[in-house]
Amino acid sequence: MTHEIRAIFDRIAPVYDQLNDWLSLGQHRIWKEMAIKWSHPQPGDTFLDLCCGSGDITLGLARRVGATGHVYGVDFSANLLKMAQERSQGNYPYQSTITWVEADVLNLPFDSNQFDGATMGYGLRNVKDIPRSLQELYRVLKPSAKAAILDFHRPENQQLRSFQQWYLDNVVVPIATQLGVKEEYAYISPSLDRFPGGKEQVELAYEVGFASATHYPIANGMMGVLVVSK
Ligand SMILES: C/C(=C\Cc1cc(O)c2ccccc2c1O)CCC[C@H](C)CCC[C@H](C)CCCC(C)C
Ligand SMILES: C[S@@+](CC[C@H](N)C(=O)[O-])C[C@H]1O[C@@H](n2cnc3c(N)ncnc32)[C@H](O)[C@@H]1O
Repeated sequence: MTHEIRAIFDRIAPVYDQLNDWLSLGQHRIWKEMAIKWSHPQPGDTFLDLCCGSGDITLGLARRVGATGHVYGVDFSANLLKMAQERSQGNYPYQSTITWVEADVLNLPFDSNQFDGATMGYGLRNVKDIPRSLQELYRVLKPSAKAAILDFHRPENQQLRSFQQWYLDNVVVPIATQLGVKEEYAYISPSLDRFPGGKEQVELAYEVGFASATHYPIANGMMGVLVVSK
């Protein structure tokens, strides 16, 4: 499964940012800013952005920790990471404050208790072992540090659930098809079916040892941000 997921994101890398803007009507930037805000980055902090992709959240964190802070963007898609690196090059202060790391978030190349905070945007739903991913996140956070985990999920409201599926079937996949990535975007629907809802995400967070865990539904309940603290 790991290779399949990595291959999906390596293939969609050239159109990823554009499709996110088109398909969310630009809203994904707001949803990501919410996750950044709720992770409470402070000037001088050392932060971690897991499953960083093309770096939207990583760059937002770098703006907040400033030139005295540092952000590590971690992803196993070489193609998306290359896009992230290209976006940050030449843009002060990103060069000095961001390190891009090609790695599997299920086996982070960092010592324990390293980070003042972390984010994970649309990544948890794509890993093959959710509890393992939460365990690794817990391990590398400093005591009392927070993390904000943003992702889609199936809304509890049946009408919204139907709208979400209609939108995926009649907007997302047809537009992705025009750009030659139909199968890659068709993957979203089954990934949602197997992804836990907010209540279960909170339970999983407590099971790996987080001291607090709260799930905040956003985008009319079609997305959510799980905020945890160690
Ligand atoms: C940034 C967004 C999605 C990231 C994303 C996550 C994945 O797991 C993928 C898997 C495979 C291919 C691509 C992705 C991927 O891009 C959110 C914006 C893009 C969404 C595809 C748009 C879907 C939005 C909601 C279902 C409905 C919003 C309706 C509203 C009227 C905008
Ligand atoms: C939908 S993208 C999200 C990218 C970015 N966070 C954003 O908000 O746009 C999911 C990302 O998770 C990465 N990913 C999935 N599983 C991973 C894993 N086990 N280790 C590292 N990266 C992973 C993919 O390569 C992809 O870049």
